[in-house]
Amino acid sequence: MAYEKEKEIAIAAVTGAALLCQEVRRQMVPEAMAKQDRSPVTVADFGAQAVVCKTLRELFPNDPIVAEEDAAELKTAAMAKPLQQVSQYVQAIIPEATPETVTRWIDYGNGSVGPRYWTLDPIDGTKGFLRNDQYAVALALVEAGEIKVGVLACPALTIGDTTGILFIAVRGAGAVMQPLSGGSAQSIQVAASIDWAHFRFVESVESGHGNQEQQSAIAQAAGITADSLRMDSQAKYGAVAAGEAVLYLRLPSPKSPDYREKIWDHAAGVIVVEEAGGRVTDMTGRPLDFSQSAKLVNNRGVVVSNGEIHDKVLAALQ
Ligand SMILES: Nc1ncnc2c1ncn2[C@@H]1O[C@H](COP(=O)(O)O)[C@@H](O)[C@H]1OP(=O)(O)O
Ligand SMILES: [Mg+2]
Ligand SMILES: [Mg+2]
Ligand SMILES: [Mg+2]
Repeated sequence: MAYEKEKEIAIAAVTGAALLCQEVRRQMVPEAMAKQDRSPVTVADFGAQAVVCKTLRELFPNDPIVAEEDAAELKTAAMAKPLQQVSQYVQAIIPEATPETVTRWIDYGNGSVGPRYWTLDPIDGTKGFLRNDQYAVALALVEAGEIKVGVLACPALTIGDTTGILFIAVRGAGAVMQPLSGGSAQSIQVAASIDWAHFRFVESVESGHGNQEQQSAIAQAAGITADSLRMDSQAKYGAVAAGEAVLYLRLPSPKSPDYREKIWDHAAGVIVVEEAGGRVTDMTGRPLDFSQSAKLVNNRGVVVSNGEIHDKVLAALQ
């Protein structure tokens, strides 16, 4: 099958990173360090990025990686203690890790969007991670602007009897989920609109990451009467792909109308939903454009659906 090696390496890398995140949550109350944009980052974000970037670089030395974090601040004297912690957590996954190698591995993620690149969010939903809610490790491979492979770990997500889900998709080959702790893969499909129990929508917990008022108005216009499920991170894409909800709305927040979505916040989730039979566009109906830069400069808002209700949602947005 095409992209077999990429898929296997991505699964190994993301699983290692997710284990690291779970260990951090088990062993300490992760503290938020503030980045320059005032958004939070933790030792787990840095550690997860080191694990994934090190694994990818070894197997695909020529592929750029466009990842959320970078190690510049972590290298400063004031950060010696958190760096030591990052290094210890990475060591549990990759024994040769030291503070020096770990910062180098993190900075492998400073690559640029090009004809073929990986994009990584080592922890998507850091605020959810800190609140003990949902978060995800999200990795995707993009070629010529088209997402080819996506692997999305959701360690806190429960579907059926399983908590800790790994979503995997390869372009043209469908999407599966499997227990993060190991076990067999199961093919996934979005829910049909007649599936009333799942005819509901998902949105962010953080009100500043969307427009909750408009989101509920649009969902209602599409015939959804149930309350939204609020969850952090790309776990929302997983919920739509696995048929737990039929719609995910992320409309520009009135508080940050000029915010542009980042590629790592969407790429893995998009291919998982598309390969599960769903549809993803921006709020004007355009496909998300992953060919430009780390930001989705050509898109505003994101609409993720089971496909069936997509045009109705777009019409309500016009
Ligand atoms: N104004 C905003 N609008 C939409 N998304 C945002 C905004 N500010 C931050 N984000 C991003 O939302 C993501 C989390 O989404 P969710 O609320 O669905 O879990 C984070 O990756 C975060 O990026 P960042 O990590 O740069 O803060
Ligand atoms: Mg994110
Ligand atoms: Mg992140
Ligand atoms: Mg962040």
